[in-house]
Amino acid sequence: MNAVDLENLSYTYGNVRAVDDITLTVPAGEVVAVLGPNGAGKSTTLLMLLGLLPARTGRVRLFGRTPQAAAAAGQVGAMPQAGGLLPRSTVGDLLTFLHKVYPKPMPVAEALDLADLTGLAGRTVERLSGGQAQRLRFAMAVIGRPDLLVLDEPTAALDVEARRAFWTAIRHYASQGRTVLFSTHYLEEADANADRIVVLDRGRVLADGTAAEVKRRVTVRTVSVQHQDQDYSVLPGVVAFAVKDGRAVLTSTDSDATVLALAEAGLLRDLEVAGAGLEDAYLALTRLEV
Ligand SMILES: Nc1ncnc2c1ncn2[C@@H]1O[C@H](COP(=O)(O)OP(=O)(O)OP(=O)(O)O)[C@@H](O)[C@H]1O
Repeated sequence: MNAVDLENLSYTYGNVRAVDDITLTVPAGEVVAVLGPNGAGKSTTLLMLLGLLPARTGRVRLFGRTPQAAAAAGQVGAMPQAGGLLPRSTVGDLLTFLHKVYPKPMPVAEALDLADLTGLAGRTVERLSGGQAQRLRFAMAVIGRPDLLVLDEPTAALDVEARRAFWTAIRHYASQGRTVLFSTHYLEEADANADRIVVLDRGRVLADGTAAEVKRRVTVRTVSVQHQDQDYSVLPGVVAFAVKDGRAVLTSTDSDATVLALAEAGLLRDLEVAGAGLEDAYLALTRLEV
C-alpha cells in the first residue's frame, strides 16, 4: 500500500503556476524530503496532499483514500509552517483536546516528551518562543499516532540544538514503520534524515532519488583557478561561480569543457578539480531545469 499517490497534480494562483504536473508515489514507511528554493511549490504541494487546497487538475490518494477520508481515520498528522495554535490556550489544553479527538492517540505526557516540552504543559501559547511553538505544532501533529506525518519546513524556527533533538524524535517516530514527508531548504537535513529526496523547482520535480542518486543525476564538479577579472559564467558547463580567497570557484556540469575553455582563454592558473557535494548538484539541477 502506498502512503501517498499524487497523479498529475497542478495548481495555479491567478496566473502563477505553483505546481506543474507533479506525479509522485511514496510507499508506506519511507522518509521523504521535498527540497526546493523559495517559491518552488513545496507548501502548495503539501497543502494539496493534505486536502487543504483543491487540486486544479490531478488526483491525491493517501493510503488509497481521499485526503479527507484518511484524515478522518486518524491516518494523517500535519505540521504547518505557522499558525494552528489557539490563542489563550495552554500547551496541555491543546494536546489534551487533540488526545480526545483521535481514535488511537498517544498519552499527552508521551507527546510532550517527544517534542521536548515536558515542564511547559501549563504555559499559554502566547508565551512560547518561536522554537517552543514549533515543537508544540510537532506534538500536535504526532499525538494521534498518524501513519503519515507531513511537516512543512519543520525546523525553520529552531536553533541548532533544538534541530538536532527534533530530528532524533522524527527518526524515532519513523522507525516504527511510519511514513514521513517533510519540506526543507536545508540540503544537509534532507541528506541526513531522508531515505529519498524529491527536488522541486518552479512547481516541477527536477530529481527524485536517494541523496547519492540526486548527486549522480548531474555530474557536477568544482573547478577552481586563481581569480582574474573575467566573467566565468559564460564558460561552457559553468552553472555558478564565486570568488573565494582569491580563487574563482566554478560549479560545472562539464568540467572537461570548462577546463579546456579556461586553457584557451589563458586562465588556467593553479587548477583544482574536485567532485561537488549535494549542494552543488542541487544548484546545478535548479539552474539547468533538466
Ligand atoms: N496565496 C498565494 N497567492 C498567490 N501566489 C501564491 C500564493 N501562495 C504561493 N504563491 C506562489 O506560488 C508559488 C509556489 O509557492 P509555495 O509557497 O508553494 O512555494 P514553497 O516552495 O513552499 O516556498 P517557501 O520555501 O518560500 O515556503 C510561488 O511563486 C508563490 O509566490
